[in-house]
Amino acid sequence: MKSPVNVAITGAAGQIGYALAFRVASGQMLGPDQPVNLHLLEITPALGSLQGVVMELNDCAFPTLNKIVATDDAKVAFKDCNVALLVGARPRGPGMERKDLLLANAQIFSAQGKALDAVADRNVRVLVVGNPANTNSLIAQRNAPNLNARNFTAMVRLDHNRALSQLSEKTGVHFNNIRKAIIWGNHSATQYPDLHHATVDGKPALSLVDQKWYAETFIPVVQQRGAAIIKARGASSAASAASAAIDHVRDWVKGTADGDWVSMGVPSDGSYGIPAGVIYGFPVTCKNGDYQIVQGLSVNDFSRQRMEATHKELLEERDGVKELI
Ligand SMILES: NC(=O)c1ccc[n+]([C@@H]2O[C@H](COP(=O)([O-])OP(=O)(O)OC[C@H]3O[C@@H](n4cnc5c(N)ncnc54)[C@H](O)[C@@H]3O)[C@@H](O)[C@H]2O)c1
Ligand SMILES: O=C(O)C[C@H](O)C(=O)O
Repeated sequence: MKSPVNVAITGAAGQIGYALAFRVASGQMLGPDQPVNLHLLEITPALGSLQGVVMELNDCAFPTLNKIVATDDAKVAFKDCNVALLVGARPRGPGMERKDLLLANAQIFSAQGKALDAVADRNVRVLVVGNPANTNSLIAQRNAPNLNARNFTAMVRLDHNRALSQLSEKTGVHFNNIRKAIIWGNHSATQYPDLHHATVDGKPALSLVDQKWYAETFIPVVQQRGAAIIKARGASSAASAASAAIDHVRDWVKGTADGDWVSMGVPSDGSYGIPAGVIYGFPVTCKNGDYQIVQGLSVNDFSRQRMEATHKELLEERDGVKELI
């Protein structure tokens, strides 16, 4: 039997947390042969509700769930954690942009970066889901100077999956046969969903759809999907966000499929002219528990303009939280 992996989930009694905890506990993230200890963090007033989540988790009798720690103390939740899923933060409501959450949520990520730095496993893999995810990830990273900076990532996988879903609907081809979509940049309305390298049943995606649909329907629909869900549900996406978080960490730890890549928000190494350090959505492949940014892709003027626009927004967000990083 493998020894358990410690997985911390913040905001565990919230919408996403409630979907995520059960999927992690049941082995859908790290595999059916990998026991997990769940470390669940909530704010003090939500501890009662968190206790209900713990009761339900126990009642599932998952073979892969070894132990649960439920706490309102970040240093207890992050103690020796190997994977940290930073979900706990305020979601936006109708009419807000994700960056409107910046000041409301930034303090959470500076405090949690410090707590991770103090007590987490030195190779902890961090996924920030709480919005604005890229900038919150940067804040956590900058507050954790003793951890591996590469391991601070942000979630653009939901956008990636949304791109697959839109292209599948348009072409009538199942997502399983669509490869190499890319989400560049910020998890926001400036993200750039790029189909120039994508294939559908082995054919170039852009040879199957017209440019007008790509530029005027596909791109804005993917960029605005979060707002469309808030409008339809009256609450921000939760099960699909939890599912994307599972996909992100599973692929990072267990590897991406041959001949494909996924999109992850990761610290730039200067690839594609994006200055080093910015946490930016890139196409990546994963192997042996590590990720690599896919190199050598051609970038035309259409793409370059959009990649720069989303980078510019990230710089503006960073300027807004200067004192925390
Ligand atoms: N990156 C993405 O693709 C993506 C997708 C969907 C939602 N989100 C974001 O995820 C975040 C959570 O969304 P939700 O719908 O689960 O919200 P929610 O309000 O249902 O749950 C958030 C939970 O976090 C808890 N919380 C607040 N501050 C905390 C702290 N300091 N420590 C621990 N827990 C804390 C709250 O008590 C609450 O239970 C939001 O910021 C939302 O915008 C991101
Ligand atoms: O859009 C939001 O505010 C929630 C989330 O980031 C999403 O993309 O669904």
